Amino acid sequence: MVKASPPTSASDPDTPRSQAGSGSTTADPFGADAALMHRVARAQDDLRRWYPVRVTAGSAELLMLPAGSGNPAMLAALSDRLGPPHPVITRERAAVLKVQHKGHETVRLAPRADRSALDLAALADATLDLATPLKGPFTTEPTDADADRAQAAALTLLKRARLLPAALIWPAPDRWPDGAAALTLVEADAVARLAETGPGRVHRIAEARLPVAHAPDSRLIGYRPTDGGPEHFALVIGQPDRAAVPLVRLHSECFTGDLLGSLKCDCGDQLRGAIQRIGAVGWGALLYLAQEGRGIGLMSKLKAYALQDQGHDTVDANLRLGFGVDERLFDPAAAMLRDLGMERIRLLTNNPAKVAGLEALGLDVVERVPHTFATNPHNEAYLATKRDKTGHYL
Ligand SMILES: Nc1nc2c(ncn2[C@@H]2O[C@H](COP(=O)(O)OP(=O)(O)OP(=O)(O)O)[C@@H](O)[C@H]2O)c(=O)[nH]1
Ligand SMILES: [Zn+2]
Repeated sequence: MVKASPPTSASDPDTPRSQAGSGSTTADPFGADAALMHRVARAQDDLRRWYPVRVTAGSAELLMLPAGSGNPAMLAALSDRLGPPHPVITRERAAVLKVQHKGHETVRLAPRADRSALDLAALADATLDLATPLKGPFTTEPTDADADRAQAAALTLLKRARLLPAALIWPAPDRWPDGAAALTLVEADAVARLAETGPGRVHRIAEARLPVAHAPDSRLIGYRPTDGGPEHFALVIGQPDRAAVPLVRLHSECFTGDLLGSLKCDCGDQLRGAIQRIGAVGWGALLYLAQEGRGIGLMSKLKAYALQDQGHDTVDANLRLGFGVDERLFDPAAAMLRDLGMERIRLLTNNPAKVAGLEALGLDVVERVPHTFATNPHNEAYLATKRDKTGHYL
């Protein structure tokens, strides 16, 4: 059986078996820092239910709702009391809407009383672009540094909650509506700090032997990020071999390809192919990372697929929705590899960004091992886009 690095904490079954990543203990578990983080997590949960939250940064304060049509009664109530909302979008979405802006991370549009709820939803959701021709021209509103930080935090919260990165905000209302005092209030700095350091701190929670096809001598190890984010798994294959550098695959979850057998991508082949190859060499790991849709989440990936049905490629579809081309972080993978004692690896990938991302976090990728499979008529364009736009070796 594979022996990974020994647990660093007590063997009480309810406690995490080990921690990986830096600074995973806080001086005071009930201190101010913990309370700030708790509010960020609560805010994400509120936003997923289309419930408003408040964000502060220095002298700026805003009330926000996710853009979209999930809670029309709340949008109407807030608009009644505070006037029409100011939409805040990413600079990627601003480029699609042809909004002139100063290159800030977020762009705030001026409120307009004649925008319907559907118009507001269409500002965020590119799948509505054809059905709802966008009613520009759009006027931007100037923002100071504090407002920029608050807006950036608002969109970071939405991305962390796996929602589209567009918000309807009401900046610093003179009179908060009744009930606003009870809303979750988060500080922009806490959001930024959690987004930066949270995903790279993981606890090893559970592990067991898991014989799989082509690699019967395997163990599945489960990790939970300390920020409460989605859980990642490592399938450790074979026996540690001091003479060999482990063969590793970082696989980002793909529900459509891994489970449904979608022909639009190469994920299913890559997943099973990686297990087979690592099994054949006898020592390595497959990390199964909860980073669906290159980190935008399955719902947004489905929207990206709808845009691809309209003729956009995989890169443009992400940008049209307001996301970056690739929203994944390599921090959880690096923390898991460290925990597994795999700091020098051979990496199965065609993606130069994966090699660079792991090396930037201090891992030693001694070799990139190509990982290509036969194409089919449905994924040829997708793979060509990876080669031409994201620099994949294909
Ligand atoms: N947003 C988006 N994600 C996609 C699309 N097609 C596949 N994905 C996701 O892309 C990820 C696949 O990543 P990987 O298999 O790691 O591929 P890669 O980054 O190209 O790198 P290698 O396969 O290692 O060369 C999975 O999370 C898929 O869900 C798409 O059209 N849009
Ligand atoms: Zn896929």
